[in-house]
Amino acid sequence: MGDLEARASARDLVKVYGSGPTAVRALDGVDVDFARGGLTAIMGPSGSGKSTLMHCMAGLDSPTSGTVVVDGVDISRMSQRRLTALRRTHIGFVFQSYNLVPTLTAAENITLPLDISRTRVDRAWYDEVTAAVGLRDRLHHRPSELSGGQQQRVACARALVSRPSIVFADEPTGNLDSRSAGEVLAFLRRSVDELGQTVVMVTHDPRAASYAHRVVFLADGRIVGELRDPTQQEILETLAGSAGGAAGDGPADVDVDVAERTA
Ligand SMILES: Nc1ncnc2c1ncn2[C@@H]1O[C@H](COP(=O)(O)OP(=O)(O)OP(=O)(O)O)[C@@H](O)[C@H]1O
Repeated sequence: MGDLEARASARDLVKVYGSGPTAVRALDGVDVDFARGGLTAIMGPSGSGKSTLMHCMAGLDSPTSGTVVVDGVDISRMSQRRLTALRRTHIGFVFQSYNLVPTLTAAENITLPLDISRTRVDRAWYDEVTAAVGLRDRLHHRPSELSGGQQQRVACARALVSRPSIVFADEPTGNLDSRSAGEVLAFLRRSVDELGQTVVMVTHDPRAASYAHRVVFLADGRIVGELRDPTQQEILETLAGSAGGAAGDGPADVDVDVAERTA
């Protein structure tokens, strides 16, 4: 897959936090392409650099060296002002904690980014997104009147309403029970398969990652593996392999680890 197909790419991406003896090399030379029309999951142990990679690729954090290209534009050395404008129009975000405005209805939350940037709402697209996310009968409810899963689906619709080039989701199902998580993940997958969007999500949960077309594994700030159209079992086995190393930890150890993190 060449660069032309990629919505977002990183080349030799390095991010160092701090300096001197306490410096942390959170990203240590990452090369990755996120293809148009794909749902990609990023997995790896705690501290492996998943959030840092996502933040650098979304223009929320600046790399120490290397380049990030989003939709054909090199954002690695862009000014804050241009970055803010680019994020508004080209990048969607979904956070673990929904981040909805409590005093606004679901509908108002969904169109808020467009209202702030005084961009006209494309009604046909809005209808398509809200139908696909299964929220049509909840659009006039406030967040407190919605379940966690419904609130996260509102947040997903908000991320998609501007038809961004790419959506980044940081542990989008981290706060949800498995049924609600399934609904959010099914929607993210549908937004790719049926609405042609491009989504990258960080997750600790092999079940969540199994919804992806592709899973990229990070360890110590480097990409150490990837799977295409993986089953949950294949993901568990790969995590066990990269976590075990010479010590040879088995899948059972990873299971416990995952259960602790997702509890
Ligand atoms: N703002 C920061 N200042 C200093 N060090 C940081 C900062 N952000 C992250 N780090 C360090 O960079 C490394 C990678 O962190 P990052 O949050 O990207 O990992 P992660 O894989 O997302 O972890 P988790 O799964 O626990 O969220 C860690 O060692 C972390 O302590």
